[in-house]
Parts: sequence; C-alpha cells; structure tokens
Amino acid sequence: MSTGIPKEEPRLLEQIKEFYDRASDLLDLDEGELELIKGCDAALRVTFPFKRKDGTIVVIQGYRAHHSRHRLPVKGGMRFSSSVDLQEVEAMASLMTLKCAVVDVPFGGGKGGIRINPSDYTEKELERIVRRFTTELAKKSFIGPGRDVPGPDLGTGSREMSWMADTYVKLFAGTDIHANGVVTGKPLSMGGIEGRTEATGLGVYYSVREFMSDKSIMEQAGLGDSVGTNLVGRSFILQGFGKVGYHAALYISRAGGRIVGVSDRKCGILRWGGIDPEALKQHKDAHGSVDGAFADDDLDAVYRGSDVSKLLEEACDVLVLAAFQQQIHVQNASRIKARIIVEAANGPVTPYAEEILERRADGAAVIIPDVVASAGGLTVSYFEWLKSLSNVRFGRLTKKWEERSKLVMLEAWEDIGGSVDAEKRHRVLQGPSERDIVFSGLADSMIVAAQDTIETSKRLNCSLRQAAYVNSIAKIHESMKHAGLLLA
Ligand SMILES: NC(=O)C1=CN([C@@H]2O[C@H](COP(=O)(O)OP(=O)(O)OC[C@H]3O[C@@H](n4cnc5c(N)ncnc54)[C@H](O)[C@@H]3O)[C@@H](O)[C@H]2O)C=CC1
Ligand SMILES: O=C(O)CCC(=O)C(=O)O
Repeated sequence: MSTGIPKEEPRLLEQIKEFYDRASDLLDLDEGELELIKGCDAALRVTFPFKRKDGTIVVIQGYRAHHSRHRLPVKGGMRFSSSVDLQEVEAMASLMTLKCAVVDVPFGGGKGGIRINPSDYTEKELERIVRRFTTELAKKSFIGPGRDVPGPDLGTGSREMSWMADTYVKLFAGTDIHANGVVTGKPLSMGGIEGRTEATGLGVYYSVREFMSDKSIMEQAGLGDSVGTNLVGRSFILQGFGKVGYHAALYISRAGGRIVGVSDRKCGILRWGGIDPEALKQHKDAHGSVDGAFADDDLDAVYRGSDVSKLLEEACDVLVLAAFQQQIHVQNASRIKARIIVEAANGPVTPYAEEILERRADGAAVIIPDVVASAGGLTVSYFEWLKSLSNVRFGRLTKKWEERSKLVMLEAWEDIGGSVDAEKRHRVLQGPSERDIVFSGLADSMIVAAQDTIETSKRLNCSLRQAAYVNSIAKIHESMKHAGLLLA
C-alpha cells in the first residue's frame, strides 16, 4: 500500500523550506512577503590553495550564507565538516534567522563552514586554514562585529573562534574598540563569556524540562503515567556526545533523568542500569570514543561501525539528537520507538520522517524542534557579543553593591529576631558571578521560548515545530514591516 511518502529525502535546504511552508500555511500573511522572508539574502563560496605539511597542495572550499539581513549582525556557527556546501549553509542560515526570533535575539541568521574533515589535518594546518578563511570573509565583508558574527558549531570550538577573532582584530579592525565582538565562543582569556561552552546543552535541558512539565504534552507523548509529569526517572538516549550532547546529558542526569544510551560516530552503547555522563566524558577524552567505557557484557547493547545508528531505534522515553542533520529519515522513522524526540542538532528529522512519526500506530511522537531546543548556544553568544561591545564582565560593577544591599536587609531581619545559619548567610549574601547572570538569562530565554511555543501549538492545534515557526515568522514579518523592507 502506498503511504504517499517518497523514499528519497529532500536536501537540507528543501527540508527547511518544507517546514517553513507547513507553518506559513497557518499564517494569514501575504504570499509574496512570506516568499521574501523565506529566501536567502546572500551567500559566499571561497576556494584557496593550501600547502600541507608534507608539501602536497589541496584546494580548500569555505562557505558563508547570510539568510536574512533584516537585522544586523547576522549570527550563526562556523562548522568543519566534509558535508559542507552552499545549500547546507543556506539551509542552516535560514534556521538561524528563525532561531534568533524564537529567543528574541535581535540578529539575522547566518551560517558557514569549511568543507574538511578536521581529523585529517594537524592543529597547525587547521589554524592556517581558519586564518586564511577569515581573511577571505573579511575581504568580502562577510564578517565583522556589526555585520556577521560567527560562533562555534559542529567540529569547531573556542580554539577556532580564537584564531578567527585574532585574525580579524589584528588585520582588519584598526582601532575599532568593538572589534572583539566579531566572533563568539571565544575562550575567557580572549574576552569570551562564562558558560558558552555548556550553553547549548544546558539550553537543551531547560527546554526539555519545560516541555516535559506540560501535562498535555506528556499525555500526547503517552507519558502521562505514574512515573510523573516531568523528566525525573525518564529514560534518555543521546545521539552525539560532543559539546552539545555531553552537556545535555550532564544537566539532564543531574536533574534526575536516566541516561541509558549514548552514541558517537564510532559506537553506540545502551545500558539500562544507567550511564554517568561525567565518567563517560573522561573515557571519551582519553580514548576518542565512548567505545570501551564499559565491557561489552556490562552493556545491554553495543553498536559499532555502520550499525551505530541502530541505537536510535531502541525503546526509550526521550531521544535527544545532538549530532548531525537528517538522522531520522524515511528509512528508519518507522522503527523509532522514543515517545519524545528532541532536536538538539540542527535539522535532524526530515519532513517525511516527521509525517511517519506523526502517524505512528501507538500514537504520534512529540518532536521538540531545533529552533527552540538548540537555541541556548545562540542566546549565550548574544550575551557574549554584548560583553564584547561593553568590554566589561557581567556583574563586575554591581556585585559588591548587591552584596551590601542584601546585607542591609539581612541585618534588618536579624534586628527583629530572625536568624539564618552561617552557610545560608553566605549563600544569601553572595552577589551574582558572571556565570550566575548568564545562566539565569539563558534559563529565562529558553523557558519563555518553550512556553510561547506550547501556547501557540495549543491555540492553533498544530505541532510544536509549526508553532515555533509561526511565532518566529510573525516576529520577523513584524520587524521587516516596520523597517520598510516589505515594500516593493
Ligand atoms: N555547538 C553549538 O553551540 C551548537 C551546535 N548545534 C548543533 O548540534 C550538533 C552537534 O554540535 P556539537 O556538539 O557542537 O558538535 P561536536 O563536533 O562537538 O560533536 C558532534 C558529536 O556528534 C557525533 N556524531 C557525528 N555524527 C554522528 C553520527 N552519525 N552518529 C552518532 N554520532 C555522531 C560526534 O562523534 C560527536 O560526538 C550539530 O548539528 C550542530 O550544528 C546547534 C546549536 C549550537
Ligand atoms: O553561537 C553561535 O553563533 C552558533 C549558534 C549556532 O550555530 C546554532 O545555533 O546552530
């Protein structure tokens, strides 16, 4: 019997356009304006020759897309992956435009990358490639603190952001005192911000916690049972154990979620007795993979090589996709058993897979969409950008003042006979560190984004993805209208 669902997947760019169309059908907006918002403003492809350590010459290809410049700068990650091409960065950049609007970050969307497998290159070679790529971006006005601000993404981190910032600031910024805002995800020593490394994974946890505290979502997922209407005691499997996957696992497990499965590129492990993310991370850092963290006979299942993706098909309450795009597709969607699927990566579920998951015989799976779940890194990157513009650490000017004000209150309380033990006194009196401020801003942004999404999904009786897109497109439309950008 034909399901009407094709066997071939669209490319990532068509995937995001399809999701956009499924949401924009719910909006009463002019079709031409919707098309304008959907399209990509500008994209750049650069190639340059690169002489390797052994003398061979390779041609490096780098890309950067500005999906929407309705607000500047545009913002989005810079990835290293052999998959990177023009359509991929355009698709990812459009997700960034939507994500910025979801968490009220006043930026347009961008994304870029270099088409390499970083493990094929030495650190020195990677540094030369990143510096050259940054130079190309600068020469073409595709980077700058008020124009385009890259951040970390798949395969890159604070090391690469450091090289980009240093190249831009030293060669192109002159005396611009805001120049260090050219990149986010920098190490603290380069003007980075406390908490950016954890931010995307922590944001995944905040959003999962919020969605899983909603009774109707839990019932819809078939989880309105005795275990409780939140994530405590629920089983989680994570695909990807890099920056995002590790921190998501860490915070979920600290909050009482049970991590029972984890995979990286090489291996997937399932252990119903539970997996400690910190111990697993130590093993991965020492050995390069989660493989070998447990003896095979201490595991309920282990998948290696081309079988790694089979871990996604194991039964669990929540499946967190924190690796790569298009991981649940027409070929495997019908075998996915998780009740809730969290898109911590960008675009990990294809549109046709989504249809299959929505029509599942045992009840539709709930998908927490990427534009909400993975927005924590972007949010803290925004805070870092603000820090770079002001050139001062958050809390530096007010910490002692807050401590003094709280002391006055506490003493007034003690004067009328109240008492507080020494440990509590210390905690109450402490002013906030930069990390406290960042995490509270992150929590607030993620909670509001999740609640807005839930509210719209109930109001329009639509999926969480459609709801998040609807909210986002409506905000972008409003902003473009007021800027006069929708007029012919
Ligand atoms: N780093 C960030 O701040 C943000 C990242 N993202 C997205 O999250 C995803 C992960 O990014 P990061 O953690 O930063 O990257 P990363 O490079 O630190 O880690 C990627 C992880 O995924 C694993 N992986 C890759 N392909 C896999 C496969 N087919 N099966 C199982 N595991 C696989 C790798 O082994 C590694 O453990 C990407 O899609 C990225 O675009 C989204 C928002 C922000
Ligand atoms: O912090 C950044 O700019 C990177 C964020 C990003 O690439 C993403 O959310 O996918």
